Amino acid sequence: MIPASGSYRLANARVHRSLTPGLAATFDGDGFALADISVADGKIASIVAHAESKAQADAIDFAGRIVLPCFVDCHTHIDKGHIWPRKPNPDGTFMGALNATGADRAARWSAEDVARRMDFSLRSAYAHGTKAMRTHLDSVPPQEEISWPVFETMRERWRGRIELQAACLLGIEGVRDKAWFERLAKRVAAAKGVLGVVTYMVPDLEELLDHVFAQAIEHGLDLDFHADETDDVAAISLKKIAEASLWNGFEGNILVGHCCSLSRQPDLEVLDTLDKVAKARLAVVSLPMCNLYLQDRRSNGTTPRWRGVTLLHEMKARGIKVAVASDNTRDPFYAYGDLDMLEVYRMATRILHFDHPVGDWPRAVTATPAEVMRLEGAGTLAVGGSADFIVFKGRNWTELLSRPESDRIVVREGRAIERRLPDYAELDELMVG
Ligand SMILES: Nc1ccnc(=O)[nH]1
Repeated sequence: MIPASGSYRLANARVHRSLTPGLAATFDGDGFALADISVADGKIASIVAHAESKAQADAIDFAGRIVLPCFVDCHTHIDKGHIWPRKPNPDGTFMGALNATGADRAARWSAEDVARRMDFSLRSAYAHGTKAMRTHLDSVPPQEEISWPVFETMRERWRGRIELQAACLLGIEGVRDKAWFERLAKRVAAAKGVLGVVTYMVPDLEELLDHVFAQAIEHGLDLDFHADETDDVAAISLKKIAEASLWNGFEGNILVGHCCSLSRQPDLEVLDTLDKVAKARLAVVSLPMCNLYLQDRRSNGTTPRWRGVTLLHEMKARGIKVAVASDNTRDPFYAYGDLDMLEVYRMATRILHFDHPVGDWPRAVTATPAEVMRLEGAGTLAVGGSADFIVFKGRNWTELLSRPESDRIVVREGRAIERRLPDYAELDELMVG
């Protein structure tokens, strides 16, 4: 369907208002309009409202199929991915995940093991249509010395296919060892990475956050937190991060993941936190699939009654940047997943009600995470931008979000890529013993 030349005209593509800045068209109530797109030398040369009369005989007719820009996945853990067969979560709880992962990491995460699983994950994500990804890297000693060089190699190997970023991951208590944390921040800076920690309520949280911000400022790093991944209403580290950002005058980008406890807290507390999050210009990413799996799980055979996600609608209404992302894949934190951002969006639509109206929610898997990751122009379809897009069978939201769209066409720099998912059997030898 897509010519190999990289230069052609497409007619009748269904594009979304939230992802086509500058397109003058009459959009319908779902935010869609039909457009004609010309691609030249791998770039979008023009994108205009579809006009029957002007449709050229040589144009490829998309017949109203939806075309979205390639996805941006801003919160993953591809250093952990796919260890499930050798290290399952015994009871599906957060503590079960932490303990199982810790044991597997200590025993098995050699550079080769991490590299092969990362490559598997990247091939899956690429085949599904992702063009940029941020992964966290477990960075408790001695893993940081193993995983960061692997990341640097992978980033080079994947350049041009997936723009890969990494953030270090450690519990906030790890920051108490100031000398070690400063060395880590230096290592992260050397790799052009992002400084990340997991926050929860420890007595010295404010002091530790100040040290995290000081290191980020000293090394010119953006920040990426895991915060309050719990149903405990007393978990208010999201608010503490916003306060720390304001009083430290931080000017970089901050992305905060999870924030589960917020949706369990009383309204007044929530309002105060959201005001501070907006003022501090934090961006928030929800991980709907992993949160659904881990949160509200009780080991005594009861039924979960809570979805686990945070207050994305209330945040977006305040102008806070919000995204959804994949999080874990086939590891003790989440038994499933394949880094398919269409699946994430489909699940988010159900779990978080990204509908009635759809509004600009499609930005949550494209343009917004691209902004947070400083990837200019990614996640939109615009003149002059790279022709990186996905052609679906679906012609409206109900068609798009009802089937897996396994037969989607992924176009990169104007050319359809070969969409081959790696075979699980490739990892079998890493799973024995
Ligand atoms: N949800 C998660 C929290 C911490 N680490 C992970 O890998 N995943």
